[in-house]
Amino acid sequence: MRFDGEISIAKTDEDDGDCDGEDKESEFSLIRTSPPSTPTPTRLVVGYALTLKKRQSFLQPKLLELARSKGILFIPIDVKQPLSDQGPFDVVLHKLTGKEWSQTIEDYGQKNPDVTVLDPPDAIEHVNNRQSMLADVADLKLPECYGRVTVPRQLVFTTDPLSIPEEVTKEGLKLPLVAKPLVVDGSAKSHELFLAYDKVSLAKLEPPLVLQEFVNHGGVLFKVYIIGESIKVVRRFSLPDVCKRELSKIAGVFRFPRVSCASASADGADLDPNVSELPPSPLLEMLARELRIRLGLQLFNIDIIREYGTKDLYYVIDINYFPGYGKMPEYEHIFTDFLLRLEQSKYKKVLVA
Ligand SMILES: Nc1ncnc2c1ncn2[C@@H]1O[C@H](COP(=O)(O)OP(=O)(O)OP(=O)(O)O)[C@@H](O)[C@H]1O
Ligand SMILES: O=P(O)(O)O[C@H]1[C@H](OP(=O)(O)O)[C@@H](OP(=O)(O)O)[C@@H](O)[C@@H](O)[C@@H]1OP(=O)(O)O
Ligand SMILES: [Mg+2]
Ligand SMILES: [Mg+2]
Repeated sequence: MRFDGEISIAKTDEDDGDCDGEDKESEFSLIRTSPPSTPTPTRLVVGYALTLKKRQSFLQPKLLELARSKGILFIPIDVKQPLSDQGPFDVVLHKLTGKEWSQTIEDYGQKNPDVTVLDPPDAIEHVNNRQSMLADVADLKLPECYGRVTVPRQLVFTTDPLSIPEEVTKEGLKLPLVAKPLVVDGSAKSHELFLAYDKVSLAKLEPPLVLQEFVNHGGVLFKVYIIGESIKVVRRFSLPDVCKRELSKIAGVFRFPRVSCASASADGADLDPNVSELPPSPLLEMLARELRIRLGLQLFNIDIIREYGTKDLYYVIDINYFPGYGKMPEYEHIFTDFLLRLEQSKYKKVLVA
């Protein structure tokens, strides 16, 4: 794609820089944990099928050790062998791409209704498409006592890029626009985003993509991590606001880096309180609960921004399946508690039946 340059954002020392979505086998290192003095009986066996990048970021020693002390065992799934020959598992945790894997996990779930599959492949596919991912948010009718939650206006383009400028004019989409690949497939390319300042330059973009109105929000984004019924919100740095003057002076489409992905959070930064104030907890709880049910997912996060100059107008701009929990404070406790609750609810079901 021809584009007009890159928007660079200063990197801090704390950035882990590992947001490129690519596996690096050479960097693989064994995760070693020390054996506990008295072995805890196994209560739950969790089979996992994860990319190397995900294994490294998620299966940290602090998670594995805590899990083992609670009787939870993590076992790798060999994707080259039939799933039914492995285990038995109580839970299957997975984040791999491809139709073949989706089919495998779908079949396995149907044949093994007692195994909790986190999460169902069709629900994952739904949020991996940037059009369908926000449709459920747009349909929500949440009470507005704690603020309003909506999504930015967006259009989808699947074919002819030359028709984009005219279509954008016809639909009255306002500049600047964020161009995002339509499908998120875990690749670095699916996270390659552009900011477009003028309509003519939009013809340079490569469909399939969504064009989303950019919402000024003071450069801070709220990442809401969801693990079953638990939620945790962190502040992250985001793209700076675009003022009218800048918009009138600049033309072109500019690629920008994964600005909100770095583990360096904006939590400790000296920020304008109007910008940094977290959204009210009851609002986030309501939103997370509704989306968990509608999306049929237990493991995801939501990126929310608050429109600059408003007190309570929120936009959901992104939803991610099984995000980088390794960057979430206390994730090892929240995740292991979640797994044990799954086991308890299964046990209760058996008692009732
Ligand atoms: N509509 C918007 N208005 C303002 N800023 C936006 C908008 N959409 C995206 N951004 C900015 O671009 C960043 C990346 O966008 P988005 O989260 O949609 O991409 P992604 O590739 O799915 O990222 P992630 O790493 O969270 O999966 C956001 O964190 C935010 O800083
Ligand atoms: O690896 P990280 O810790 O950066 O986690 C990122 C995760 O990558 P991984 O699944 O390969 O781990 C991404 O998944 P894909 O869309 O690329 O599939 C996506 O969910 C990001 O939103 C996560 O960043 P976060 O939202 O938590 O900041
Ligand atoms: Mg995002
Ligand atoms: Mg995303």
